[in-house]
Amino acid sequence: MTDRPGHDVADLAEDLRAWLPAQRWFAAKGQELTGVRVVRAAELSEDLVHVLVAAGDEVYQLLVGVRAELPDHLAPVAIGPLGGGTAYDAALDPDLVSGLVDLMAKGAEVGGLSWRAEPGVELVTGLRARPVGVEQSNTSLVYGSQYILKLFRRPVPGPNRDVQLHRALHAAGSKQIATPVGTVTGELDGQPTVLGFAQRFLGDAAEGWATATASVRDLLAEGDLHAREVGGDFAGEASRLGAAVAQVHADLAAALGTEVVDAAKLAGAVDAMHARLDEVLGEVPALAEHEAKVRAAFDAVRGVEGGISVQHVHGDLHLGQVLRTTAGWVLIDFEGEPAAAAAERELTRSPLRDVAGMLRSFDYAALHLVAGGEPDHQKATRAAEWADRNRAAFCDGYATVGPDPRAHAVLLRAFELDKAVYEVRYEHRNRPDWVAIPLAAIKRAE
Ligand SMILES: Nc1ncnc2c1ncn2[C@@H]1O[C@H](COP(=O)(O)OP(=O)(O)O)[C@@H](O)[C@H]1O
Ligand SMILES: O=P(O)(O)O[C@H]1O[C@H](CO)[C@@H](O[C@H]2O[C@H](CO)[C@@H](O)[C@H](O)[C@H]2O)[C@H](O)[C@H]1O
Repeated sequence: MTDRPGHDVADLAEDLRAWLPAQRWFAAKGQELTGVRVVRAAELSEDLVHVLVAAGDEVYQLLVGVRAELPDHLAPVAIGPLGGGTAYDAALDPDLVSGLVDLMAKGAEVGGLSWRAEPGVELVTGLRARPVGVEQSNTSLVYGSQYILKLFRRPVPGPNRDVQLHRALHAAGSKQIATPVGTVTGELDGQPTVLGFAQRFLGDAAEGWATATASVRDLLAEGDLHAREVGGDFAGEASRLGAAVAQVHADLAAALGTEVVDAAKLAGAVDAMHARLDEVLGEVPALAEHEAKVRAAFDAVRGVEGGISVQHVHGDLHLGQVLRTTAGWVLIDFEGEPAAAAAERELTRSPLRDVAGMLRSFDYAALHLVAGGEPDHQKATRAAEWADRNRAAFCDGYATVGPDPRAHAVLLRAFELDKAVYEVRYEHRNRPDWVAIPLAAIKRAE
C-alpha cells in the first residue's frame, strides 16, 4: 500500500457500505451488505488512488479521488470524508484520469499495476478523457476521439474473456470488432487480473439499441402503416447484423475451435437452465405460473439428436452490444452475462445462445415503447409485427454466412426462454418497471 498520510482509504469502508449498493454496476442488488473491506489501495498520482474493495462475495474496482472541496458536478459521486477532504469516484473526473492512456503508452508499472499497449500499437498521448455517459456493468472513458478504456468494476482473477476473444478475433482479421489497443493488469487472489481494456473508439458508431428503437418509434408514429412500409424499416439492418454475428461465430470457431457436446455435457447444460430457473423463481414469484411450460422446453433439449456444436461465443448478445458504423456492424463487450459466475462465463456454448439473445432483444426493442402506458391494441399489434419481421430478417442474414438458426427450433426456443428467465431477474434487480417485458415473452411462448 503506497497511500500518503491523509489518504488512508481503509477509513472509507463504512461510507462504501452505503455507497456501493447505489451504483449501477453493483452486483448483489437486494442483498444486505454486511462487510466491506479495502483489500488493496495504491496511489496512481497525487490525489488519485486505485482501490479494490471486497463487498459480500465480490471484489470491486474503484478509482478514488480526493479533493479539499468537491465542485458541484462531482457532488453526485461523493463517497465520504477522507483526510480533511472528500473522497469521490474519480472515474468520472477527467482531471484525474486523463493520464491513464499515457501510462499504457509508456508501458508503465505504477500503483503495482502494469500498463501496456497491445503489441505493435503506438498510442497517441496527451488526450483528454471523458466518461462515456451511460452507466453500465462497467465504467468506460473516451480519450479524445481515439480510444475507449473500460474499467472492469468487478475484475475476475485469471484470463479475461473480453480481452482474449478480442485478441483472437483481431488476429483473425475480423472487421466486426473494435481493435484492442491496451490493457491494465494487476493481481487479485494471487492471479494476474485484467483491470482495464482499451480499444479504438468508433466515433462514427450508433448503438444498435438506439437505431432499432428509432425504427419502432417511426412505425408507431405512422397512423396505420406496416413495418415494411415506413421509412425507418430496420429489416435490412437486422439482416446485415445477422450476417455479422454469423461471421464472428465463424471466426471464433476457426480461431479457437469447436466441440460436439456429449450426452453428459448436454444434461449438465439442461440442469443449469433448470437451476437458474429455480433461483429466479425464488426471487420473482410472478414467474411461477409459467414454470411448467419453461421446464418442458428445457427438457426437450435432452432429446435433441445429432449432437450440439459448441464454441466460444459472445455470451451476452443484445442490441446494446452492437454498434452500426459506416463500415458495418461491430460487436462489443465479450465478457458474457454480468450476473454469471466467472467459471460459467468461460464455458464454450452453442452459437444459438447469441442468436437467442439477439432475438430477445428485437422483442425488447418493440415492446418497451408500448409497455407501461395505456393498453393500445393497434400499437401493440404493430410493435409485435416489427419484432417478428426483424427477428426473421436477422435469421435470414445469419443464414447467408452460417446455418439457419430456425433449423434448430427446440434449442432456439429453450435458449430464448432461458434468456428471458435471466432477464426477469436482471430487470427485477435493476429496472423493475421493465420486468413485464420478459415476463410477457415467456407468457406468449407457445
Ligand atoms: N469501441 C467503441 N467505440 C465506440 N463506442 C463504444 C465502443 N465500445 C463501447 N462503446 C460504447 O460504450 C458503451 C459501454 O461499453 P460496453 O463494453 O458494453 O461496457 P459494459 O461492459 O459496461 O456494458 C457501449 O454501449 C457503447 O455505447
Ligand atoms: O450490457 P450489459 O452487459 O450490461 O447487459 C446487461 O444489461 C442489459 C441492459 O442494458 C440487459 O439487456 C436487456 O435489456 C436490453 C435493453 O436495454 C435489451 O436489448 C436486451 O435484449 C435485454 O436482455 C442484459 O440482459 C444484461 O446482461
